[in-house]
Amino acid sequence: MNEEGCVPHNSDVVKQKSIDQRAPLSGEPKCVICSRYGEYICDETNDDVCSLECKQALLRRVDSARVFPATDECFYVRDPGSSSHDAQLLRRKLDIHVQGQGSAVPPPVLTFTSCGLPPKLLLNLETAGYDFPTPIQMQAIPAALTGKSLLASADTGSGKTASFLVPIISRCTTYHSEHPSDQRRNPLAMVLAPTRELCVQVEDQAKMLGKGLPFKTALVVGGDPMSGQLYRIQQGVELIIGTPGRVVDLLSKHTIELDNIMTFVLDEVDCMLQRGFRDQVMQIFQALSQPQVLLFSATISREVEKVGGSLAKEIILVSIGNPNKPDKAVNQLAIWVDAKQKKQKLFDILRSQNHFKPPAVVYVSSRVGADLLANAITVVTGVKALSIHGEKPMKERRDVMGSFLGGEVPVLVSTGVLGRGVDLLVVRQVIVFDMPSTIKEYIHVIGRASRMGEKGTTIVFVNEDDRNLFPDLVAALKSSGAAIPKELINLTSREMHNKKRRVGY
Ligand SMILES: Nc1ncnc2c1ncn2[C@@H]1O[C@H](COP(=O)(O)OP(=O)(O)OP(=O)(O)O)[C@@H](O)[C@H]1O
Repeated sequence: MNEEGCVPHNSDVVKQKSIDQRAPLSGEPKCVICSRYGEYICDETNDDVCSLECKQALLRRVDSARVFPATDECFYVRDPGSSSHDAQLLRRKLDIHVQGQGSAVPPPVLTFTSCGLPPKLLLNLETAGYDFPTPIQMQAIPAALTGKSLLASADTGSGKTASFLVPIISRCTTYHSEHPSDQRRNPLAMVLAPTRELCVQVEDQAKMLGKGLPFKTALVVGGDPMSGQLYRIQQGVELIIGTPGRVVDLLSKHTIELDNIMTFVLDEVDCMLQRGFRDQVMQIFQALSQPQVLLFSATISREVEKVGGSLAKEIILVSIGNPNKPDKAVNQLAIWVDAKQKKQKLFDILRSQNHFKPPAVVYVSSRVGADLLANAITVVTGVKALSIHGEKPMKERRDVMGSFLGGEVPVLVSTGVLGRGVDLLVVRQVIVFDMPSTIKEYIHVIGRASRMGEKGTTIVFVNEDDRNLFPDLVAALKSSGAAIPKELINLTSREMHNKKRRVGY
């Protein structure tokens, strides 16, 4: 095998371009991309290719099919229906893994129409441009429609939100058609998420998908007056979307009928079960009457599996690809920058036509730091920058997001408030100015640079202050094929060596 991963069938030098390759003779293998002589095997797929050019084309095709099945694929891959063998094949092809409840997990679906969804919901999906389900949607939607509880993980930006909203909207519609005389319209589902921005986004998507159906939503987040939120719930809503703190506050001050809640969702579940949120989440959960539990994140640990499992009697685990790894579509460039040089380095990047790819989000670790850095960027480089963090009032946070997403401001400096879940479709570049405290947060943060498998770029500043993360960071960079700064390699191996000595190897 050569460095590029092609295995020559003979000792010839690997052809670079398809055009350099000859036509196949009768009976000879053909390149699966261009049909010239398929001289080499692409070891990642076992398919014949003629050149490095076609190998790259094949890998791109395989990659995009992982995120989103190509239209033509659906003509020859049958919907598995009830055949468990076909379901296994499709799962293997799309890297879908399921665990728990054995054969009781329904097979994945290739189209939204195979899910038995209300026609209006199908129309809304079509209007939203959701022509085919993504792999997580293929498996999670049919599984959640059965009423079973799920713990699901898939890459950042791979469509997890619709994976829980579609079953919720469908089940709420069914509930209303089965209980036509129930006029009370008590909430039937609740979604909790860690930040206001994420709740706003989930609500927007819920409204879009539930349009024209008996499906209303209430947003229960801090920063907006509680009276309006309460009034809306009292008027009758199907879905409450909120941050745990404000929901607890609301429930402790007012009586809200929660007995009808059938589905309880924790988006970004690993964050929601961490200290800080966990007690509030549990308090809310205990006020419900054993609902279906849907838990979603791009990063899930054993601990989360354990705690999540304790919320439901039986839980199905669904994962796509390798959980807890950075999204492959995100190109990571790690640069070693001493703490004192970070600002200057950032200014250099923002001034460089080659390196600055606006709109860009710069992630920092402190609120004051976010304000100061945004100001410094504007003054020193002339590039307009704004900041966003948890201490700003909701109205200002909305305005800042509006200016950034509307293209008026090319740089947004953010703390973790935009680190998870938020779908920043316009963003082309993420700059990690301060490393987050865990590698999981890092995976979420860099995930903002890519949605639905679109290529995105991240620049990551690393230095000795991030020592705790070195081994995990090296693994994350390696798994994505990114270059590792030599300082990071040297210090990581020294660190590992010292650790071994400390434990007496
Ligand atoms: N089936 C689909 N077809 C086309 N676009 C889709 C589909 N499902 C979701 N999307 C779009 O893909 C983008 C990413 O989806 P979403 O925000 O749900 O990702 P996510 O997996 O929740 O990401 P994160 O882990 O970062 O929260 C959104 O813009 C969404 O509208």
